[in-house]
Parts: sequence; C-alpha cells; structure tokens
Amino acid sequence: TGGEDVITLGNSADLAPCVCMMDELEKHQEAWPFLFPVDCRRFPTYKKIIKKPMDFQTMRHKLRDNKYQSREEFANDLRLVCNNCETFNEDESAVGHAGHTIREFFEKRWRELCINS
Ligand SMILES: Cn1cc(C(=O)NCCN2CCCC2)ccc1=O
Repeated sequence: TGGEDVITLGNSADLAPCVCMMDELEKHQEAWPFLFPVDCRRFPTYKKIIKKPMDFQTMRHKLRDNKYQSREEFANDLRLVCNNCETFNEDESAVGHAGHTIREFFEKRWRELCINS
C-alpha cells in the first residue's frame, strides 16, 4: 500500500544547485569563450580534435529540458567544457586562461552550493 515500495535514488537529487551555478557561470567575466558552441567555421579543426564539444548554452538547454539525471552529470559537463578548453588552447592564451579561471571558480563555488543544500 504506497510507501513501502518507493526507493529514493540519491542520484536524482534536487538540481537547484545546478540552476544557481548556471546563473553565476553565464554572468562570470571570463565566461565569454564558453557562452555558445565553438564556431567550427572560425576553428575548422575543432570538431576533429574535440570529440565531445560542450558550452554553457547547451548546458542551460539540457537543464531546461530535464536532461540531467543528477548534479554530478551537470558538474561533469562543466568539467568537459574546461577539459576541451585545455586540449585546444595554450594555457597562456586568453581563452586558455579563461578556462582555468572558470574551472577554479566552479570547483570552489560548487562545494559551497552542494554542502549547504
Ligand atoms: C572555448 N573556445 C572558444 C574560442 C573562441 O574564440 N570563442 C569565440 C569567442 N568570441 C567572443 C565574442 C564572439 C565569439 C576558441 C577556442 C575555444 O576552445
């Protein structure tokens, strides 16, 4: 009768920290290289080198369309953005430096959002 057959899956946790983080990422001063998919007309080698492109607009759409099963899936897409950036850009380049800055911002703020939720 009802409750006894309901299991709670930790992974389908509340995605509120993701929405809050998405807002902060899109506003970040160093977000400019990541707001939209890399333009493969301007960077023709990108699709060949980067097997799984990811960007903030795509992440926002996945959140909107309930494509994330867990907070960790969301976090892993952000880490994919930064890993792709390190693969394609020199650390000292403007884009490369932005990628490191966004990763450092994310990991610190993500801990705060998830521990206090
Ligand atoms: C993630 N990433 C981004 C770029 C990039 O230059 N993005 C365009 C940024 N522009 C700013 C105003 C219009 C577009 C290059 C390599 C790369 O890995």
